[in-house]
Amino acid sequence: MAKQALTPEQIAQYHRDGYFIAKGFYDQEEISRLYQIAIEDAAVSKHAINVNDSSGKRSKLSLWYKPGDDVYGLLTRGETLVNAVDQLLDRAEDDDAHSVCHYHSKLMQKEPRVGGAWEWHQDYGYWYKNEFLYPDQMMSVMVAITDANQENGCLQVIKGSHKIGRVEHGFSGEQVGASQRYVDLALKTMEHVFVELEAGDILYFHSNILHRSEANLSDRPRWSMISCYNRSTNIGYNESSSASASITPIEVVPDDALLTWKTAGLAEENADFLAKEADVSLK
Ligand SMILES: O=C(O)CCC(=O)C(=O)O
Ligand SMILES: [Fe+2]
Repeated sequence: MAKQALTPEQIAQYHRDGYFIAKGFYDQEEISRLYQIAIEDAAVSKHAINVNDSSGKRSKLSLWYKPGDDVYGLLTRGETLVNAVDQLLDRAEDDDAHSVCHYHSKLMQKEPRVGGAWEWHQDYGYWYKNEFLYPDQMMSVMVAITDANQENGCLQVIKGSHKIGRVEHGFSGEQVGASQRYVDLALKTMEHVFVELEAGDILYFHSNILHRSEANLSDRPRWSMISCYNRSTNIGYNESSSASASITPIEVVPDDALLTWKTAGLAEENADFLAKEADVSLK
């Protein structure tokens, strides 16, 4: 079935709440193709980085900058998705071009009983350190590869918290988290929402929304992919590895490329992975 473009209500919801869910954006066939390739992807497992939470549980994530003709790249570059992002991101006054770029994507692997928690943070809390100046020109899209619910550590958000603007971030164990004081203040008036997703659903979220997740205490994996987008007008002055990718407009592919093009996992030489020794918490 053809993918649905955004409705005016969804756009309004994004600006009001800082996020919204598009149910069933990918069908069963698309998600199984993605999952199958992901679990067998040697480059993904080779470049997986362990991220410990404060209780010693660990999640694995693989992060890369260049979206290619691999299965993830075909998804990230899909026409309906990129058009949706284009409608959501703020646009500079003199930007009249196709300016949606891919900053990076990550495959989050929260294994049963092992996968750890993430502290409250804003993604822009990190990206600010990379010296991107415009948070409204940055956002993320989370694709549920497996169901994500309270049992297996789904994402949680503070609804509307993107309107606070950037909050100070500091180290909290091995992770970088938002100031607890501001999280507590936000929670006085804003709703704490558990974003439960079924495989194939996607979550669009603003770079300044406060979010976290719990450990996966269940016996089911929680796998998701998060693609982060930027505009070519928003330069990360302190961003070296992705300097070109994050300001190079995406080469869009038709939606059906995900199923009809010959594809595979990530190509070691093209993807430009975040190195294990680099500080993942700053990404
Ligand atoms: O997958 C999660 O639970 C959260 C990950 C996240 O927010 C991030 O990597 O920035
Ligand atoms: Fe995040």
